[in-house]
Amino acid sequence: MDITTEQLSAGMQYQLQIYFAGTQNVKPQLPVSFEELEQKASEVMKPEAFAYIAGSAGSEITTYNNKEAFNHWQIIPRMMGDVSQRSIVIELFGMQLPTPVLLAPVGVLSIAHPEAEVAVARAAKNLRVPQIVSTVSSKTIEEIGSVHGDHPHWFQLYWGRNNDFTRSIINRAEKAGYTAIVVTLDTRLFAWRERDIKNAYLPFLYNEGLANYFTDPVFLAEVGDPARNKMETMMHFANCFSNPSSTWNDLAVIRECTKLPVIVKGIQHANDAKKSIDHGADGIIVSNHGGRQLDGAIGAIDTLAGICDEVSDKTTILFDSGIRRGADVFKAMALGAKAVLVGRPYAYGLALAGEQGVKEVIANLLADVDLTMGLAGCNSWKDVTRDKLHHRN
Ligand SMILES: Cc1cc2nc3c(=O)[nH]c(=O)nc-3n(C[C@H](O)[C@H](O)[C@H](O)COP(=O)(O)O)c2cc1C
Ligand SMILES: O=C(O)C(=O)c1ccccc1
Repeated sequence: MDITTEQLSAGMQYQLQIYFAGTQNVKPQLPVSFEELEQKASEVMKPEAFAYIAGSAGSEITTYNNKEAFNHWQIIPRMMGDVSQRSIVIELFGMQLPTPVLLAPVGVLSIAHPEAEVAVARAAKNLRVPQIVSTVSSKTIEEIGSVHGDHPHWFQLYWGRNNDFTRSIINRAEKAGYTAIVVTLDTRLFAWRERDIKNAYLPFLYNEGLANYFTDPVFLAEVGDPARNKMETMMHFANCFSNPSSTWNDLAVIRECTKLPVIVKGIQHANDAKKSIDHGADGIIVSNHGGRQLDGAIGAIDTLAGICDEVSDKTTILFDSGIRRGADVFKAMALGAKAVLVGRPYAYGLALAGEQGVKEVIANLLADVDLTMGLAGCNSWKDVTRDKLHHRN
């Protein structure tokens, strides 16, 4: 049933559509709340795969802090403005996008669903939401890129010691139509993740997430047949994956390989944001990797305001880590983000119902974003300003 009666708000139309679709069994009924979605995913996934996705570093307090920190910021709604003509469109790197949401790079998605990033790409294209594809994707960047065609898709680089591999994979991403390079800085050391240690589970030891390495001419020229000597292959992977000795000056290597916008991911301090700009980055993603890297860290949203105060006039700032609902998106945008990324929610949608599951999870979030904007008394992101928030000490 398609309800388009003009008198109904978009939110009401959406709710009615979901209600009628649900009663007619038209689409899978995934839980609407993140907490129930996560619970349901835990019931259907292989335990070690679920633990990998849900888990975080150490005591997992950073992930707790990510969630809790959103409560430090409270929305102050305004009444009786005309909010019937709302728009959640944004402009990002010269591109008009219908919503402020992007799909965060999440590697090894075949542990959630056999169609992995390809199913995510179909859902993203359908929703007109950009996908950021990880270096450790389960499908090749070419296969995923071909689903997108002209629809925006960005490539996330894991940047190791092997500059020839870095140049090769960026070159492949450019050829496959990716329009920005996201360089993740917070994973130069792979974190202490207790659930995975307990399960003795690291996906790449089972060849999950190595599709791009095993199809890369530089990697293959160095390794030969990846199946020949597993230990040697893993050492080459580790060398291409990370480099804990790299410093800001090394960003020049990436800056020199591409004319695409370079966006650094994992910034938590204003001085690091400034360094990124000084070393040629076109944008930053304020993020703590969803709490998966440093245990005991500050909730990511609590670092956003200070970073925006220092550099929002000099660069484009995106945010992730803990976005679950419309109010979270509103708060990040009010603090100064130009867009947000979502990670685990769509991975659970994928695990539960493939492409359709990703679509449903993100469509729900977007409906919630639109309603939150209207209920707060705003018509567009220009109205979503710091003074709409109260900071609770
Ligand atoms: C299973 C999993 C795999 C991830 N893989 C990557 C990755 O390959 N590259 C990357 O930059 N970030 C990766 N991330 C981090 C996300 O991009 C993002 O920062 C994080 O999930 C955001 O937090 P959220 O899950 O609370 O939304 C991964 C996150 C998860 C949960
Ligand atoms: O698990 C992660 O957070 C992540 O970024 C990653 C890194 C290497 C392989 C798979 C995922």
